[in-house]
Amino acid sequence: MTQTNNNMTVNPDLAMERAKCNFNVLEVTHIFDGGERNTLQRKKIEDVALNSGASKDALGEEHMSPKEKYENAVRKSCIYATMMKNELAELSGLESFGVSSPVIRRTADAFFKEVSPFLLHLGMFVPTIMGQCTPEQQSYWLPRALDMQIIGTYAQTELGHGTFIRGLETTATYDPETEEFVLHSPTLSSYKWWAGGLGKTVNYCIVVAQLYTKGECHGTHPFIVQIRDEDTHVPLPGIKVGEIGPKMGFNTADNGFLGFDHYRIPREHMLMKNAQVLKDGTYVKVARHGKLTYGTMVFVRVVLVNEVAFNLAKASTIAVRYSAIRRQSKPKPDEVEPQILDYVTQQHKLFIAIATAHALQLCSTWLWESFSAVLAQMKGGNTDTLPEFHALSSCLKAISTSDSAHLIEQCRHACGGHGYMISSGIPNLYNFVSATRTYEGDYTVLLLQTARFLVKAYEQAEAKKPLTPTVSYLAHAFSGSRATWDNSPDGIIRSFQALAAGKTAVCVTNMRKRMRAGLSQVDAWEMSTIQLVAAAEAHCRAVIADTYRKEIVRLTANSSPNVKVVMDQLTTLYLYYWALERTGDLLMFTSVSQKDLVDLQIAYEELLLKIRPNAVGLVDAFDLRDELLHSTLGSYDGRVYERLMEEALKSPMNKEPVSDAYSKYLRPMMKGKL
Ligand SMILES: CCCCC/C=C\C/C=C\C/C=C\CC/C=C/C(=O)SCCNC(=O)CCNC(=O)[C@H](O)C(C)(C)COP(=O)(O)OP(=O)(O)OC[C@H]1O[C@@H](n2cnc3c(N)ncnc32)[C@H](O)[C@@H]1OP(=O)(O)O
Ligand SMILES: Cc1cc2nc3c(=O)[nH]c(=O)nc-3n(C[C@H](O)[C@H](O)[C@H](O)COP(=O)(O)OP(=O)(O)OC[C@H]3O[C@@H](n4cnc5c(N)ncnc54)[C@H](O)[C@@H]3O)c2cc1C
Repeated sequence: MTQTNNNMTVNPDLAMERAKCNFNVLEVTHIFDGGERNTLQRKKIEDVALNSGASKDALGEEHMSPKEKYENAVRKSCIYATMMKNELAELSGLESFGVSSPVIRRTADAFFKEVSPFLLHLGMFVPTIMGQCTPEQQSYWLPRALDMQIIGTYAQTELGHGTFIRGLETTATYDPETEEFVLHSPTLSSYKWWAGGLGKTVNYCIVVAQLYTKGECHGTHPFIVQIRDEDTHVPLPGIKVGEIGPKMGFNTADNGFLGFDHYRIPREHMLMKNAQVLKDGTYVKVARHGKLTYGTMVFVRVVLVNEVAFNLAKASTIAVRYSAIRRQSKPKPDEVEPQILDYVTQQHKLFIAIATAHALQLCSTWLWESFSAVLAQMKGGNTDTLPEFHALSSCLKAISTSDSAHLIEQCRHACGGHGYMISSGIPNLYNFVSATRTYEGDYTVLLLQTARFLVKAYEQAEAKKPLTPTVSYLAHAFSGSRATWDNSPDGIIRSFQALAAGKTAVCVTNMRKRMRAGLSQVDAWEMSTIQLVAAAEAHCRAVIADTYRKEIVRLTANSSPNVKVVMDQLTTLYLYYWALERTGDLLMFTSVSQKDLVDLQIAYEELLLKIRPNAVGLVDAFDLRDELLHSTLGSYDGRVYERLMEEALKSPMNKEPVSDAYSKYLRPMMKGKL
């Protein structure tokens, strides 16, 4: 039975959940958005972009052929890009439309069940022009790129190398006679591979290549390269370009390959903010830090933390709303079947997903602010804070993407069989987010970057030298005693820091032992990498826990009492959950006892029950319009079974009463005539 609410027919279980929520949902929405003003602005943007219905497809994307899907995605990308240039530019209050605005990015998701072929244009091509060009280069390229007169991508990865950038093989050799660079792909493994939009959409790209001048190699540098005619879109002579084929997700992103046959570009097309090649071929290094050409990757790593928090919010909204309307089993024979949300194991699967979406959202804002501060310092020529920021953004990217992918899959498990339907929305979310764990720096590789920093910081702490803020806790690593366990939020955070410090100490000790036993530094490091990854993970969890807790305390200082309570419950749940996931480590590095852990488990289970009545309110507070969710299971009205049937009836397989396969194959086989 359904009931009507604000002109909408709402499933009665969902209506009941909303009636029993005891906090002001809008207040939490404001916290999640970063303030009431941001919520209002977001809603305005969503209204303009989505109310016209331009984001809708006549036929579901999932029923289209790959070619139709791609063309449809280009069609909608063009509609959305035009909206961004016109209506949305002013509303979003951005100087340059779209770039780095999470709201614009989120709203775009209503248009695409997978991704836009323009994602790399806005996500990496434009940011590279902004971050790697001289002012003169910027004034030429940026207006054309922002106005979408040219469309670009970021082609760094090759068939043979993605992680090891220094191992890239594409060459850019300077010819002073003509003042040009000659781009060349000397081997099959040097072909560019993966760049989004490269297959069919873009006419320009940033190419990362080994720079040679005066017979010397100066390492990888970025170049802006035209690959297709600006009018006909035909690939230019010397360019071999195409699409790489079907993938687990990203199937509307036309990821491509690209090879060069002695292809010439003007000298000015090298992006020269950090290094220059003069007309006579002299190489001049401008930047004070050798890794500034990796800047666009750092930017995207920062953006991704926000991106995956948003996608996890979507998955948890779908799974919690569905769990409120779904009834299953009869533990008490005289009572009706309970909502599956009443099962404690279901709460254990889902509430951590909500809490993690909050934790990552708040960390992403904090990370973005730290990034802005680092950029401001670098503008003044000071790169001192870059190593710490690289370590921080690397581990946050790794852990946020990995945790989100895992929890989105857990949300699918929580939805049983129906979660496996494409129309539930969860498979597309998983396929998108699981890729984020790999691209822009693989999980293990980035955690090992953070571990390098941790080991150095540990050695500084050992030598009683000053430490940077995110690793200041390492100063307590030398007290000689195990950290005292205490189950208050601050106590648990201190324990997480003790775990990170303890694991780093174990790594350093083992590496030193191995080196004393005759291993080289490189081999001793390699043998310790399982533990180094674990140390970096522990460090990141301590950072997330500390930031989440501090930010919630700060942001709820003036909130109503019930909002304070529910936000406190969620942060505590996050801390208990991770403490219980790491009991072995806690026993190794803190004074926690078996009894303490048994008590903590009970406290965790009681906390789940306290959060239970507010679960639907908490996901409603993410304020995700149905157009963004693309889900039969997660829509606001909870008409799950009706929507599942409506979607099934749209399947082209249901257009004819008898499939052609019957007369072609089934009948002959069944009649023994095959
Ligand atoms: C509408 C608006 C839209 C907005 C956008 C919205 C959303 C965005 C969402 C999605 C984006 C869209 C799609 C993205 C699709 C994917 C794109 C890509 O994947 S692009 C390719 C990305 N590739 C990588 O990330 C490669 C990973 N590899 C590396 O980063 C490096 O090779 C690696 C592993 C760091 C090693 O580099 P290497 O040069 O070999 O260095 P070393 O290991 O020797 O280290 C030397 C020292 O340098 C330090 N270092 C390394 N990197 C950095 C850095 N980035 N910054 C500062 N410092 C760095 C390193 O720590 C060493 O320091 P010490 O010697 O220890 O002091
Ligand atoms: C959907 C998608 C979109 C992409 N878009 C783009 C794009 O637009 N532009 C672009 O340039 N690239 C793009 N990429 C490529 C992406 O950046 C790389 O795939 C990624 O950086 C990983 O590199 P790899 O593929 O070389 O993996 P590999 O480095 O080969 O990794 C394979 C395995 O080896 C391990 N490994 C590698 N090195 C080490 C090490 N030093 N220590 C320990 N373990 C190691 C990794 O942990 C991993 O388990 C995209 C990739 C995907 C999946």
